[in-house]
Amino acid sequence: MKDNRRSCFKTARRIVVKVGSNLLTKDNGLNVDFVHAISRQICIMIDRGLQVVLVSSGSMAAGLRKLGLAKRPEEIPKRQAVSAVGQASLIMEYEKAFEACGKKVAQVLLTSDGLYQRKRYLNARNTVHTLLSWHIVPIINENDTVSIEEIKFGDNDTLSAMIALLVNADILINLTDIDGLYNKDPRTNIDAELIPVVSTIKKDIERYASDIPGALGTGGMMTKIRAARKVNTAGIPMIIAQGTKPDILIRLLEGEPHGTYFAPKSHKMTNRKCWIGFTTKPRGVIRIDDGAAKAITQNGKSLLPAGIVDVIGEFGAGSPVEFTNGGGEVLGTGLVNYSAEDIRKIMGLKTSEIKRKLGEKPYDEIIHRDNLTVVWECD
Ligand SMILES: Nc1ncnc2c1ncn2[C@@H]1O[C@H](COP(=O)(O)OP(=O)(O)O)[C@@H](O)[C@H]1O
Ligand SMILES: N[C@@H](CCC(=O)OP(=O)(O)O)C(=O)O
Repeated sequence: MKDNRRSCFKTARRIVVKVGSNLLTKDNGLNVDFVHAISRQICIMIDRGLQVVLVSSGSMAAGLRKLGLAKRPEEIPKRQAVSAVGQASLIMEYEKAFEACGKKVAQVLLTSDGLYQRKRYLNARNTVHTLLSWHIVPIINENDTVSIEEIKFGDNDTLSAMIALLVNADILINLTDIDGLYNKDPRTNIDAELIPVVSTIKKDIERYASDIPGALGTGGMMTKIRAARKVNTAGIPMIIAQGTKPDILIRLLEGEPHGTYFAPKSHKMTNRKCWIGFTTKPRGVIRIDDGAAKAITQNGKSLLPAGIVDVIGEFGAGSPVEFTNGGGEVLGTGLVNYSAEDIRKIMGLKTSEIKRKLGEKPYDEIIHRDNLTVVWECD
């Protein structure tokens, strides 16, 4: 088991901390004590020379309290209105808490379409880097007030993974109301055991997790594992730990083995490859045969027409597209050189036959290896 978290923390410079709704909620309102406790710990981290980006849920919890509502409204506009009210209270509380240790904060609200396009992605990255260089703590949440289905991250575990990739973090710490990943859902299995280290996220690990969240969370353990898989593939470690443990961030920083540590792949991916693999919104699916799957996932090859067996959806050249194996498992994402219509005409053919079929051959590859990110290796 590769538990090298001690050395990770020793060399870390930039850390993303995510705190979930269950931690930020008390008596159906905002847990002000927790906001202050976590802010104080982040201040200590900054004073020790680290850059910290905070991804904080809790706008809904704070909004409910402010409006005197007992539970989340059913209707989407009302929920969005509650979040709008709550986000203001949440950030005000953080501002007070960080002010107490002499730090400034900035509110960054994102929707996923703000990161899909490369230009907007780079713009978001520059803003966060500027805040960090000014020693200001960026506090990031999904912009729930304007988020409709198509532009939603959906949960802040996913958002925190994208932020860790965006800022090229050294570690992602996901603080929640449980002390890590168990081998079964601990709510329904009293014999569930904590897993201290996950070296590689395989199918069995996903099976441990339930996608049913706690009372106020979104996505449960499942979205946390998917977030870990994204960042680990890109070379970033992730820890899931219980946020209510006193001074948990500082103890982690000092190398104490709390929670579950998800070990990263040994190589760091380039920022562009991370963006292709984990942030773009795929416009379609290309199904490939076993030979192509192996060539791409194990030998770092490009995707050629010969290995393609099916194309699903309509997309233009340059679009992000997922590629799957015969069983439909997503192996990765890449930017295609040809439209769906053209790929259908040339799939299964040799590269030398492209010109005869299409009348031109601008590229040999359907997806060049430089424009392709493998997220799941074939066995
Ligand atoms: N295998 C598992 N190990 C640990 N927790 C699990 C597992 N499966 C489901 N859970 C549940 O996931 C919950 C955390 O997810 P969630 O409610 O979304 O938290 P947050 O609001 O912090 O994002 C825990 O309270 C726990 O009950
Ligand atoms: N953006 C929402 C949080 C959504 C979410 O993912 O919550 P959680 O699973 O608790 O991290 C809010 O601020 O209430």
